Amino acid sequence: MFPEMFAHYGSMIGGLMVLRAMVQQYLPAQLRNLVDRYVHKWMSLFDPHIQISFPEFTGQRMRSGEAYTAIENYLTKNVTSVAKRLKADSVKDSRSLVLSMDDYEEVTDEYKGAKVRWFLNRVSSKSSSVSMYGATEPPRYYTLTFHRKNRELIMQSYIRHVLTEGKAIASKNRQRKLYTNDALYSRWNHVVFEHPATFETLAMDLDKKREIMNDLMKFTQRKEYYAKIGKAWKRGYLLYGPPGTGKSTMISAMANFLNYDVYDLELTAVKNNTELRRLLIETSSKSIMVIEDIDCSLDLTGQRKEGGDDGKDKSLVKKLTLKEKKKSSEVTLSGLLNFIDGIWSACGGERIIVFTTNHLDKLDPALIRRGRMDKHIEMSYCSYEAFKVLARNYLNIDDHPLYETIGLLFDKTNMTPADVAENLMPKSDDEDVEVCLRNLIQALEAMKEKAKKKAEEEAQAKAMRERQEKSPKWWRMSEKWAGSLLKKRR
Ligand SMILES: Nc1ncnc2c1ncn2[C@@H]1O[C@H](COP(=O)(O)OP(=O)(O)OP(=O)(O)O)[C@@H](O)[C@H]1O
Ligand SMILES: [Mg+2]
Repeated sequence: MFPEMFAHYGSMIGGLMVLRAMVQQYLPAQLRNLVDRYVHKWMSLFDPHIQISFPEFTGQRMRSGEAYTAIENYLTKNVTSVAKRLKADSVKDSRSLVLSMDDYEEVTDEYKGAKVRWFLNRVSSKSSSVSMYGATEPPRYYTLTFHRKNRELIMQSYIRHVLTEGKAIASKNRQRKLYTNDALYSRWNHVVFEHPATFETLAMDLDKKREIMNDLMKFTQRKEYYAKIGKAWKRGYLLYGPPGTGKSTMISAMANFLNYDVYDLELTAVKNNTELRRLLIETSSKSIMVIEDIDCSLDLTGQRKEGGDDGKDKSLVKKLTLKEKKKSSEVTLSGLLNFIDGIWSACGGERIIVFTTNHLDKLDPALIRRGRMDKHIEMSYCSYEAFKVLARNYLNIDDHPLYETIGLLFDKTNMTPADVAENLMPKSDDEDVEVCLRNLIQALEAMKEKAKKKAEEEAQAKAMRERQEKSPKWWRMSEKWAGSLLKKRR
């Protein structure tokens, strides 16, 4: 019974809606409102259907409607195949066309036996509210129409299903972005994030890598847990280690693994805490906030101010000259800690914060305590295991007769993965796998030799110091005097 009724009413109401849209285009405003009112009255008199609108833009700042975008994705995937008029919206990854429903097009969907209709409409171009949007074209809105007997099913279950599926499609398809903050206007600029690093290509201890991947995965699945304990859904990672050990590469691998955007925050370009706060609020969820070389970004090593706010005032006592103070950014440790503690991240949902440093010992312990930086990850020199990953990346090999020699050398040297990678990279077309591996062996042996020499020199210097400490005072004095006399003569 219902489908026929639906079809009957559908054609009638659909006809009225199209008539209304057409009439709105040509009639003067007063007449348009009148016609609109009567058409609406007629429709509600005969129509057993309920209608819900989902506008393209919402709120005072006319932000893109979250529900609208999710519906668009859902319809594009699920019912666009039955639509007769499509529009090619954009080009994804510069490769494929993304097709979606065209304006004033209608499609039907079915959910647990209930039929619904989706109609894509535009706000009347002559309506005064259009100018508010600042767009050249009037904004669109979807209307969902369904029979009132399915009210509960649609409102409580179908809409949720559409939004969830639409959001999942969006997160799978979206192009990820790398944001950087602009010093002049203090806002985010972005480019498409296309860093190829993955955990597979990351050279590091296998167990450690697996542990980090599990940690990240667990974090993304713990929405309810964070809500239950009343904490912002965020996790802080501190990556530390010498230059060239893969800290920045690890961040890209994390972003690719989680499908997150990256916000690379340059703290020295932020003038004050107000700007910092604004930047942080403007970041979206499902993102990694990166603050590289934290020890160089701010003087984070200073002591806290005494007293005031029972020690909660974490302003930094910077040990800078007046001139330096003026020049430096006013962003304080207090501003940063507030953010890390969740005040600002609470408004953005699921986020990861990564700090990197070459000098763990230079950081204020308050900044890196667990809870702020939940996981400390040491990125260190290349091991034999890590070398094998790099050899696979750069030379496409899993084994070689020279591996044994290389393995022994890695036990006795501290070479960074960046240097290993540099040695493995063929410098010309005629450099084959063997040449590259021999280059690496040569570099490792030179490094081993250098380290041996340095150790010998240090041992000599130590022995001399000990000998001096053991000798009587008059002897040390005369040795010092002879040394200075020799210097003068030279
Ligand atoms: N663990 C690693 N796995 C794979 N490649 C690596 C690794 N470490 C370094 N590399 C290579 O070396 C280059 C430099 O590494 P990266 O920039 O990640 O080092 P970093 O630890 O961030 O150094 P810095 O402290 O100077 O910022 C990378 O582009 C990458 O090619
Ligand atoms: Mg780096």
